[in-house]
Amino acid sequence: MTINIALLGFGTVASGVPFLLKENGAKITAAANADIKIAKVLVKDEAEKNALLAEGKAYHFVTDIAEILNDASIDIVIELMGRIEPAKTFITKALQAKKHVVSANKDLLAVHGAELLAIARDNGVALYYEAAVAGGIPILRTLASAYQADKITKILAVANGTSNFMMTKMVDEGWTYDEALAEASRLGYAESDPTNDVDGIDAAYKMVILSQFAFGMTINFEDVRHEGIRHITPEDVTLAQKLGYVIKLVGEIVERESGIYAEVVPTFLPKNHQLATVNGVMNAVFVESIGIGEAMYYGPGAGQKPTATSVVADIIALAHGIVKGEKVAPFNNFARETVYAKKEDLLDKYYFAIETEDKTGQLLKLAELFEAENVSFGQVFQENLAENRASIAIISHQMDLNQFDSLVEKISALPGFTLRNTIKVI
Ligand SMILES: NC(=O)C1=CN([C@@H]2O[C@H](COP(=O)(O)OP(=O)(O)OC[C@H]3O[C@@H](n4cnc5c(N)ncnc54)[C@H](OP(=O)(O)O)[C@@H]3O)[C@@H](O)[C@H]2O)C=CC1
Ligand SMILES: N[C@@H](CC=O)C(=O)O
Ligand code: NA
Repeated sequence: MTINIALLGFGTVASGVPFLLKENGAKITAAANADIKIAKVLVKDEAEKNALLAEGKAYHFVTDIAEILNDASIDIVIELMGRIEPAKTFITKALQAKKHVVSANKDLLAVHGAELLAIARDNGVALYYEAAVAGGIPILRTLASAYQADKITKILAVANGTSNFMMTKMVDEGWTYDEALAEASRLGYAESDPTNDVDGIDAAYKMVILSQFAFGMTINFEDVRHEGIRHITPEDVTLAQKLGYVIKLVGEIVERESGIYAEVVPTFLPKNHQLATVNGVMNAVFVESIGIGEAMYYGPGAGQKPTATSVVADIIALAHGIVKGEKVAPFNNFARETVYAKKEDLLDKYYFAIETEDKTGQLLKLAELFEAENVSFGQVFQENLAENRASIAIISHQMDLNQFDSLVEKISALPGFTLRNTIKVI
């Protein structure tokens, strides 16, 4: 039997699909119990089609989605264009045409996933998206199947390859921000608009999807507190190193008694924490659960071949069901009512980087603010800067999110003090 697939878009990830089908064809055919054939490829316009044909890419390129939607021989549509529109419309129409869909589009799935999954269900087809979270790491399938008997209590994740690659190059090799971003784009890691990568938005989308698979709860994207890597300074990095930490952009999802909470923020990780060794384009998802305990899933978070491998794994899983003539199972069955945690249940330590005049009593003023919030200092460092200025770094003991927000507000409003940065400490 032959399963016909159509690719929507032929960029970095999509062009990795033919590579795997060719290089690993026999194994893929055996696994799918069918030959997988790329029947059509949607490109943007005639110019792109002609350029690809001139490069020797011998596919049936089309520029009108109707040629795919109306083609009854196509079983699976693979959306690899990115962004919300027209991807959302194309996926909707493909599902309504009773075609299964594979996508790597976390932006779309995080914001409109529930709607698309309902359309899939109503049309008796499935929507799979392993590549949408942590590129090449088979994490969604693992959470959906291997954790069925377990209860996950916390996830920590380095979930954006681009920003982790950039931080690694800047910290370890002294690259500039612009050099590191340009290389991440050249290597095919960054989104077409890399704002999402560097501002923590891409990782926040991934937290929304992870929360559905790990906790059965759909957190609204707007409820994922997120911050990127732009505000991390060389001083923060140096201080982290002196104190035995490394800084990474870390996503966290926790379930407390009151409910669930997710955020993506720059984080001080102790050097001996497993996530501290996740460098370059590597991602890792560190899972804490009542059964397995601690487990970490590590691998490339972006890049053509790793991501295409996850896409093809989804195609194989769908093909299996199609060949058997069975209804294909949904990607994830775990769903509960979403209940958000209370801020007072969210306890963390924080690093506060503050600048002020180097004179008697300044530290006392900060100590009074902390005391008023009932938060104690863990470690305090002061360095004298030029022009009689001082840089003060405080690592606090645990405080809840209300106390943290209140301290940020109060320090920012303290005359003569500048709150330069705050970073979560694990
Ligand atoms: N790159 C990676 O490592 C990873 C990517 N992903 C996701 O995979 C998806 C694809 O990413 P990637 O391959 O890197 O992106 P690319 O930008 O390399 O590829 C997308 C391609 O789709 C084309 N395209 C856009 N709109 C249309 C349209 N209407 N019709 C036909 N073609 C269109 C684009 O053309 P043009 O450039 O002219 O706009 C481009 O060639 C995204 O959702 C991304 O977030 C997920 C995990 C990892
Ligand atoms: N731009 C993303 C690609 C994978 O999701 C990243 O860098 O992680
Ligand atoms: Na994945």
